[in-house]
Amino acid sequence: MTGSVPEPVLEVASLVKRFGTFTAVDDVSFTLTPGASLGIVGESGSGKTTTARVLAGLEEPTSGTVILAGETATGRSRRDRLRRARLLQMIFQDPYGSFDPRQTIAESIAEPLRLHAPGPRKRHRARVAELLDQVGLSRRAGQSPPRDLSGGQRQRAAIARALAVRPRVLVLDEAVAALDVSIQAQILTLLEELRAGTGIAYVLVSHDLGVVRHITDEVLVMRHGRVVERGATEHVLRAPRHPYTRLLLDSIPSPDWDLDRVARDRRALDLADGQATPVPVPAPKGETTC
Ligand SMILES: Nc1ncnc2c1ncn2[C@@H]1O[C@H](COP(=O)(O)OP(=O)(O)OP(=O)(O)O)[C@@H](O)[C@H]1O
Repeated sequence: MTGSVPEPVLEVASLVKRFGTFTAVDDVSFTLTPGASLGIVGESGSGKTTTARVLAGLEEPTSGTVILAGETATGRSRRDRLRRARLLQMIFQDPYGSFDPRQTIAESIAEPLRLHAPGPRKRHRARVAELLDQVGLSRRAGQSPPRDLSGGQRQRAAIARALAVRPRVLVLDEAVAALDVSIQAQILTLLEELRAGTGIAYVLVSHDLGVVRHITDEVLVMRHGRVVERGATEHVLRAPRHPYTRLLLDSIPSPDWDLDRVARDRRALDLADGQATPVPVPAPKGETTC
């Protein structure tokens, strides 16, 4: 390895996840270097979330490897899970359920510190104050229960809690999908600042190509569990090579939106991989089909 090429922080090779006989993730591979940002896009059911959940250890892979900071990261022991959580954190679309309603936001943010970095309360309090500041939350917000925060504030709090133990990778699963567009922009800007300031790497799962364009350098396009296209985000979104990527782009509402064409292209794609039955050609008038 040459000195100029950074060691990958995350290496995923030939990842497969099956649920019974159904293959949700089919031979997915990628690497992530420190400070990189990788988008995973695709329609609902394409396997994005399952991939993310395997990375975070919430699902066990059927086969394949996940190497995090040089070590295999699919073990189930307590030690393995703690190590993984220290290195990789995940943020979900609506973090509300992951906060204990009886705790203040500051107490929730301090929780991973107690688990991963035992030390005096004073040091934890100082770190929590630093984190609140880093994500743009006031001390007052820190003293509130989660129900008193807006969606955007809660997502900031979830980011603060995820950053508490200084992980190397943040997996964001539709993390801004539930927010208003203006709040989305604020959170995306915050994520960009944090990445620049800390060198953390992102895996960003999203069905929103605008979000992916804004915040990722590279992108994987998934369909039926497989990666159908990959490359520099700007390039893939400007000059897509795979018909499915083109379809995703054509599906974004725009003033010259051609819904008929989108429907035709989807049908052609589905027919090409056996997901649809041919539309019967209507019989000319006067003829019967039986
Ligand atoms: N625990 C499970 N048991 C059975 N099937 C599952 C399970 N989790 C996911 N799947 C299936 O795997 C496929 C991929 O799901 P996944 O959630 O990864 O897709 P996605 O691209 O993230 O879609 P969405 O954006 O809707 O979450 C879907 O067909 C889903 O029904």
